[in-house]
Amino acid sequence: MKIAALIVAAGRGLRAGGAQPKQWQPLAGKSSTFFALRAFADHPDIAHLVLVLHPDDISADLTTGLPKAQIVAGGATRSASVFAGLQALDGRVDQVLIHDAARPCVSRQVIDGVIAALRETVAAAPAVAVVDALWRSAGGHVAEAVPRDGLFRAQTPQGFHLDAILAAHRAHPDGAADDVELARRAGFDVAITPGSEDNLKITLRDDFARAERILGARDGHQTG
Ligand SMILES: Nc1ccn([C@@H]2O[C@H](COP(=O)(O)OP(=O)(O)OP(=O)(O)O)[C@@H](O)[C@H]2O)c(=O)n1
Ligand SMILES: C[C@](O)(CO)[C@H](O)COP(=O)(O)O
Repeated sequence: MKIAALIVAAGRGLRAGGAQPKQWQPLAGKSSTFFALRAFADHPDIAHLVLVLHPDDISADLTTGLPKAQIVAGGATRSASVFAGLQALDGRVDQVLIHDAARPCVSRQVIDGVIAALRETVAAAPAVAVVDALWRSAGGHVAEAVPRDGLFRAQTPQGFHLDAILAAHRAHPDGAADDVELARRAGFDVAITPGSEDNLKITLRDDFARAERILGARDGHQTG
């Protein structure tokens, strides 16, 4: 089985704000994209890496020192960016792990969980069970409690047999919030694998500090 990682980094990061898109802003001395790429580049089971970039950000320097990596231009939506990367992989690998460049703290354990599940099933993705009580609000007040049973928070990398996820994208060119949703629309069953609280997506301003704390604690453990 040949496995590729497809890292999407072509968004503009409007919710996080800042002088440049969130995936290029300084994070623990590097960038979120650097840490996301490193997690897969260092993984012995990953044979190929595709980094999907906004056309304004394309620079060959980004993959210097990463012989397995290839750069592809992204699209106007996350789904369009993923589809561009998938097309570049067509016929080259059997399975693909699709990951947000905005999730810099993904661990080897989370990646391994998805890879292991793909030996048994066509699609698998990490998630974390919702443990907090959930409320629906109305005008700033609690309108009702929402049952949390069976609810999960979706994460990446979302893993697929390449033929299946390519077929799902071709059948649903309108896209979806993520690839699990597209795969399900195309009729594929998706297994849930263990996610991690640390595998946050940098979405808002405060997420940078949280990601730096997680990366700092991890590097401290690795060198100490
Ligand atoms: N056209 C797009 C939109 C998103 N992404 C990528 O998809 C991941 C998750 O998307 P999200 O967090 O929504 O990123 P943005 O679209 O950049 O954020 P925002 O919605 O706040 O603008 C990010 O790594 C982002 O770079 C992408 O490659 N191409
Ligand atoms: C793919 C994803 O990261 C799963 O949590 C998510 O769908 C990305 O986009 P969002 O706009 O923040 O929901």
